[in-house]
Amino acid sequence: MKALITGITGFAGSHLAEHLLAHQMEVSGTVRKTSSIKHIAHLLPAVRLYECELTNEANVEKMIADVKPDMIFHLAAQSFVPKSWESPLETIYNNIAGQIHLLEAVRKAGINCKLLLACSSEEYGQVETQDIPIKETTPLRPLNPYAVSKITQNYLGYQYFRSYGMHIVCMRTFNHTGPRRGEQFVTSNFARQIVEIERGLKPPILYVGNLEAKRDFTDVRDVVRAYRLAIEKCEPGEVYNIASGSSRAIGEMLQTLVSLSSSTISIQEDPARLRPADVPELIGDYSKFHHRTGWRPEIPFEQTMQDLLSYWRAEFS
Ligand SMILES: C[C@H]1O[C@H](OP(=O)(O)OP(=O)(O)OC[C@H]2O[C@@H](n3cnc4c(=O)[nH]c(N)nc43)[C@H](O)[C@@H]2O)[C@@H](O)[C@@H](O)C1=O
Repeated sequence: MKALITGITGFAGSHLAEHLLAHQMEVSGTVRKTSSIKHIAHLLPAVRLYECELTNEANVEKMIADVKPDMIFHLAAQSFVPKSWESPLETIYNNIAGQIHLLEAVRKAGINCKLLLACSSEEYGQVETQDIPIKETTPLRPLNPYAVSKITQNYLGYQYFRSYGMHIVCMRTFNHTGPRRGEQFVTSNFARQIVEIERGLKPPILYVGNLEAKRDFTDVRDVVRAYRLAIEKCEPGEVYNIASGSSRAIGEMLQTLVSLSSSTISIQEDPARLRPADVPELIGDYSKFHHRTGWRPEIPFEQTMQDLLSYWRAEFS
């Protein structure tokens, strides 16, 4: 089976490539001119890379015609919420144009290809207490442009399924983390700061934003296993939550990380890290996906935090 991963050089993309190779799939992926291939260098030449800008229609059509994938995992996106406030149009444009080009290229090529769309728990946005744990039927009340872009990707997937009968499944993935997580995201940002403090590279002050928000974290390695099962077993046209089913405050997550270090660290709020609006609490109900595939998360949160710190310690060794 030929799998194509958009965003293969990124965090989830690189873990997914490893997972699919371990399941005897042929793996290809799209890279941008500006992408670093650091996270997948160890997988070359087993994975095939295609230079392709998803916002360039001709690029995408040519890539799909060349690869003729049996399945596509569409992960590439502008995924950092704060950037979506700074550049709302760029976020919406990148995320929507890229996906439309992909859907159109597959449709026009007339190939039998399953698609998985990586959407997001951010689509739920302002969740009311009675909505927790969040089911796929919970109303969508987006709080940032990124969330709007993901709702649009989600509904485009539904529309192409209905209009053309394409096999498209949509995952509303809650926060996920682990080794290689981009340093702008909270878990990696804090882990990196801790390691910099351990190495004496910065004073022992760790800068934070809103520590009150609660997030439902899953290990990236559990998430990519879910993605493979989803494309194999899920019903097209449907949307599925991928979550752990519990949440913790960002402050608790920080305490876990700090407890795994022997350094003495003081915490300081950096007002620049606060957002115009922050989703207060996300807890996902993943029972729909569990009933379909048998999946449940396996890696304990403390292990994920330990592995994330080990990743940053290795980066600074
Ligand atoms: C599911 C969803 O998951 C991710 O979106 P996110 O939840 O915005 O992720 P994050 O790691 O940037 O923030 C998590 C929380 O942590 C708070 N927070 C406190 N202090 C800092 C801080 O210093 N940095 C950051 N980044 N956040 C901080 C921040 O205010 C927020 O409440 C993306 O993968 C997105 O693509 C996606 O789809």
